[in-house]
Amino acid sequence: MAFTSQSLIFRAPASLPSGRLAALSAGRVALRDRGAAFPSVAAASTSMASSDGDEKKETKLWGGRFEEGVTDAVERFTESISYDWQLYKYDIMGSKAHASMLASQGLITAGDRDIILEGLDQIERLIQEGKFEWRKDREDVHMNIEAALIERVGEPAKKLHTARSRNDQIVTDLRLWCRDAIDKILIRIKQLQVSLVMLASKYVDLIVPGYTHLQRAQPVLLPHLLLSYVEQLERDAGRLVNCRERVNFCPLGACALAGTGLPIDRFQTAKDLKFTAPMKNSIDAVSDRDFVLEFLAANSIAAVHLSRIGEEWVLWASEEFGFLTPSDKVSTGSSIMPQKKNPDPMELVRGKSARVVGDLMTVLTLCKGLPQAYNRDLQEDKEPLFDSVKAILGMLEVCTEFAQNISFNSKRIQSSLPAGYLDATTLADYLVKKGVPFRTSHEIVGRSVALCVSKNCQLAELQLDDLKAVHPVFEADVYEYLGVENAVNKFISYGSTGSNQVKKQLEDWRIQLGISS
Ligand SMILES: N/C(=N\CCC[C@H](N)C(=O)O)N[C@@H](CC(=O)O)C(=O)O
Repeated sequence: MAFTSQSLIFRAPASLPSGRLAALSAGRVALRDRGAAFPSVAAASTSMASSDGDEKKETKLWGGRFEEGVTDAVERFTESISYDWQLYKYDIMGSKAHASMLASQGLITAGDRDIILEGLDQIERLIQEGKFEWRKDREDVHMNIEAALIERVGEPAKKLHTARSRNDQIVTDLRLWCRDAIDKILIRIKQLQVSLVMLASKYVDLIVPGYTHLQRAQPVLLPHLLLSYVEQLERDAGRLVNCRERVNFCPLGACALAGTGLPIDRFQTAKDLKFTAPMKNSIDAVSDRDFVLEFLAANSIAAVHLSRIGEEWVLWASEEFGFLTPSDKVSTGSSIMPQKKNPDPMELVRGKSARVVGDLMTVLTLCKGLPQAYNRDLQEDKEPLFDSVKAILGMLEVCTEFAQNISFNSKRIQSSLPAGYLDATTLADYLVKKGVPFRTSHEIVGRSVALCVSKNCQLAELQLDDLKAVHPVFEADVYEYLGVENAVNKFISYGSTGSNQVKKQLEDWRIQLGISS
């Protein structure tokens, strides 16, 4: 965010034909900053030129009872425009729905409504073109837009805040913002799922060591491992979909906290803004940020999942594992060690998960001591929310690109498979099939492994006589269970790493995600 100390963009017109559409085309916009990337925010001490040329502080929209203006420090400390300008689209959307409802209810005229709607459209265009100057002395996105509207169209704009407070306005903006943010995240989750399924499809038969405690445990098919990420992402998406359902209720019309004595139609605004329904309790509507918490919690769980993928892939890309190679497109180098190729994107996925979890902690802590109803503390919900969404979108995007730009080193993986007695549990199952109780078979296989350790060989390399010396139950068919290929082929349970199971699940995911064969 670039902050500039600039004089006013909107100058008070000498004679504003208030309430006239003609005022809309007056073009009273002086351009000082055309920076496209970041909107400029005028300094808190911005003053307004009066018609006779004297400089005096602009009266706040809430300034009627005040004799003095706030100090510069208070102005700087309390403003939120430096970040909540990002809500402008939703603020304008809400204002348009509100103005239309006020007109349908006869609280403003159709003419006033049209002037307000046209003025809001113009302001939105100015913002999109980077020509709108955000002013810190106007505190937040709501006051900036309302004050600018009053300057542009005069009296009709002064009616817009009828039966509305910033308390219901901010939370309406926020719910609309969250709804869109969730939709964007859902798209990115699906893109990552598709990339993982495509990656899995390239390695249908590749066996990799499965780990528990980061020690070699049992052999698994690589697609089985990759599909485990896909499943986790599906639940992440499900949590967001559920959260979206609860986000999608409309607080507008709750006003400050108590509703209004004016005959508004909250069902109309809710419908107009594509909410499921208006929120039932006006105090609840402006007080709670549980929808933000739920969203941040869902993001945090997704971020932890992504972090774990990041950790696994960073490990696997190491010389010690050597199981995967990221392409140059997703790797970075060292300023001092010429040989280095670092998997930085995935390290940063792991790293950024910390801020996503931190964002949740911030808002949880923010909310825990608040009495009903609105408290200004709640202004502090926005930065963590924006931060969390930005981080998770970036993490998903980079994981997707990583998945599209890595290759698994089949030869290296295969040559490593004999280590770690990955087939030991399959051998125990063999004995169970021979009628040996599992605890006993565990003991027998344990002794067989000990024999291998003493002979420095694999289970499959033991002679039948050696095995029979451990326990006479072993027969020649034992070799159908030994070795990682045999071991993997023996898995048959639903959801297991058995080839048939994995192939079926891979196919199911391809269909579910719309990936053509
Ligand atoms: N100051 C205030 N709400 C500001 C809400 C917007 C704020 N920038 C935020 O992000 O929470 N509440 C007033 C009502 C109002 O300004 O509409 C009150 O309850 O006294």
